[in-house]
Amino acid sequence: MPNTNYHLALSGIVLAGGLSSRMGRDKALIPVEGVPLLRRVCDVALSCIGEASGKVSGQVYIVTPWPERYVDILPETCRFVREVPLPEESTPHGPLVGFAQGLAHVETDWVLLLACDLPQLNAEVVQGWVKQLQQTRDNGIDQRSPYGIALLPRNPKGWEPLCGFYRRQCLPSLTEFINQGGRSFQRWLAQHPVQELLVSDTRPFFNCNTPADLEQLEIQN
Ligand SMILES: Nc1nc2c(ncn2[C@@H]2O[C@H](COP(=O)(O)OP(=O)(O)OP(=O)(O)O)[C@@H](O)[C@H]2O)c(=O)[nH]1
Ligand SMILES: [Mg+2]
Repeated sequence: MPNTNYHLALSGIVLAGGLSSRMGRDKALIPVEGVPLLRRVCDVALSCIGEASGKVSGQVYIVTPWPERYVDILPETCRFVREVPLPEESTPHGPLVGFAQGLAHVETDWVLLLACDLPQLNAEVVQGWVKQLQQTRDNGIDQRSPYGIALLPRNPKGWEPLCGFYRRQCLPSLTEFINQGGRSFQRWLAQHPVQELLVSDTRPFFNCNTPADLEQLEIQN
């Protein structure tokens, strides 16, 4: 019988180090229904991870070169990872490097990676994904494919890299890819087996990149 009762060790990483150049102002701070986007995403992560979630233990990390911008809008339970430039480069260096710098702090086997610009993400949906991760592991699929590096939703163009689960074990491969100059999630993921996270609704992946996206959101709400 699969054991569905044992503890899941899961951390969260929220990326908030982009330039928001298409939006023209820091997306992380834009209020949606009165709450800054970054805070909304962190609250979703915290609802699945740590004390509030019961059986799932771990930390939620915010990866950004500028923690001081966000310290006042986030709960104290979140931990900041201050991103540093790679040698001979400056920040922002893109989400793949931000993820690698965050992952270096993670102590759990699995991590939930989220972008900060996901206004439609909600706790119920992500808690369902965490259950799927738990079932994958409890059914032994986890052990049978020990080199599967991630459990991610698919979209018509590839994987949804900023909205799913990764194994901490993927850090050496990620570091090597980055050291060779790689900066694309899709290219890195294409080199490894990835399991599909099954989703019934694609709305949670709607990411708010432009003022027009924001307007569309306001019309919907
Ligand atoms: N920590 C970190 N996060 C990043 C970096 N680049 C992008 N991100 C985050 O990755 C997510 C998706 O990025 P985009 O939607 O392209 O956001 P962006 O780079 O701020 O926006 P544009 O400048 O318009 O491309 C967002 O949560 C960004 O904050 C980076 O260099 N470091
Ligand atoms: Mg985006």
